[in-house]
Amino acid sequence: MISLDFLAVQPSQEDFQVAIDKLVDSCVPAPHGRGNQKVYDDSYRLAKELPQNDFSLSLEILSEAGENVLASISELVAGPHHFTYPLDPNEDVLTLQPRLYKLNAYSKDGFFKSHRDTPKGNHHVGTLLIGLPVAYEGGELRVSHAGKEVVFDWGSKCSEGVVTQYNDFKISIPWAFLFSDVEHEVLPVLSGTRVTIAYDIFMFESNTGFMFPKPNIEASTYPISNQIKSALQNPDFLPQGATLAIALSHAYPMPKNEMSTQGIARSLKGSDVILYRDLKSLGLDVSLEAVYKLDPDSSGYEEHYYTIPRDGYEPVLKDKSGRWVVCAYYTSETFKYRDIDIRSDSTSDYETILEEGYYSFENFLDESDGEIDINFKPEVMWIRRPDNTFTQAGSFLAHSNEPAIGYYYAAVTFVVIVPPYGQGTRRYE
Ligand SMILES: O=C(O)CCC(=O)C(=O)O
Ligand SMILES: [Fe+2]
Repeated sequence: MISLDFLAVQPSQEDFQVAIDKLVDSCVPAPHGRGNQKVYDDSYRLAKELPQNDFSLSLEILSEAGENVLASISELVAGPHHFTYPLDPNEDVLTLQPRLYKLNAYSKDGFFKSHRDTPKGNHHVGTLLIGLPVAYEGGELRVSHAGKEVVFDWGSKCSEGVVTQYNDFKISIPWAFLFSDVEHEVLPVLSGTRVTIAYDIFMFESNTGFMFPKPNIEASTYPISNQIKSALQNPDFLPQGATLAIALSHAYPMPKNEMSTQGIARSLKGSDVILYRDLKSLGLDVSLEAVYKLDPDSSGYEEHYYTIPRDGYEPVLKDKSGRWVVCAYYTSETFKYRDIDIRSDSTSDYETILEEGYYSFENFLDESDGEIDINFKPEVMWIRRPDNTFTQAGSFLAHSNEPAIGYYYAAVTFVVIVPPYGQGTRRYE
């Protein structure tokens, strides 16, 4: 058992380096997950690690970081239940719990190629990485999600004086929190040693752990909700009302044989929380539904549902591209479903999905001489499709940080009922 107590006694920079070297000597080669296998492949990950049982570290490093790391994370992950303030004393309180996971050490040339961390259950929200305040070159943490990329260069930040500050007791410990579906990689270390401590962050309904403060993210900074708000006020927008589907922007881990989205409502991440709160505040009826990708290559009806638990659930909406089904949580003995076609709605930028029996859209157009029958009512309008979250679901199985353990990512969509203009929340007088 290695102790990291040297972190708390403000050693000189030389002593600090000696302690780090000793630490790295105690580490073992680090594996990663490929499918459900644990593999050692130094073309994918060249690093060493200490499993959490082999070292000791108090939680204090989290507050040593100069700011309350958990408080910052909680602002990102706070679920919709937090939005009633003051909290209902009868309601369970949501809390964050960090669990020490492991220590990662990368010597010169060490790296970890792009991957996502394996979800560890419904309550797992992500990984907290804390860097030891030691200078090194290279070894940047590159994080990408939804087409955006952030690079954390902790090694040079430390070279610029964090370590010196450390000796003046002004320690600043770099950290990053990654939602569990976020892709990340560690670029090769050019010199020195990069050491990180990883915590798994869980969210529970309980009164222990770290309680959420009120999130301070401004709803109006989130563009999609502004668009919906002005659209609702426009009498030309869906005058007869419609059902909108807006895919969440993050993927969420779900147990393989369960499809309840209830847990997800309580663990919405970042911008998804804002959108949920906003849709609710517009007085709209919002539910969360799981979306599954169909395998376009499988022939045979049932085989399409390769990710869908077969028993007790029925997909109720499917789009014509054959790529997605939206599943509602309800059971039925008979397995009945509707094919739904897509066309581009020329009067708006949104794609409209039309119900159209068992015809493909092409067949339908042929038979109707290219005219769209106005009796076909829009069934679901996709405001945002779940492409991005599915891409993530796909590669998660191939490369992750641990073998898969019975959880996978599914895309989830908000299903929003928009009433006809002049009714319900769209009555303005
Ligand atoms: O050391 C790091 O910064 C990243 C480690 C990591 O991604 C992992 O252990 O899954
Ligand atoms: Fe990772």
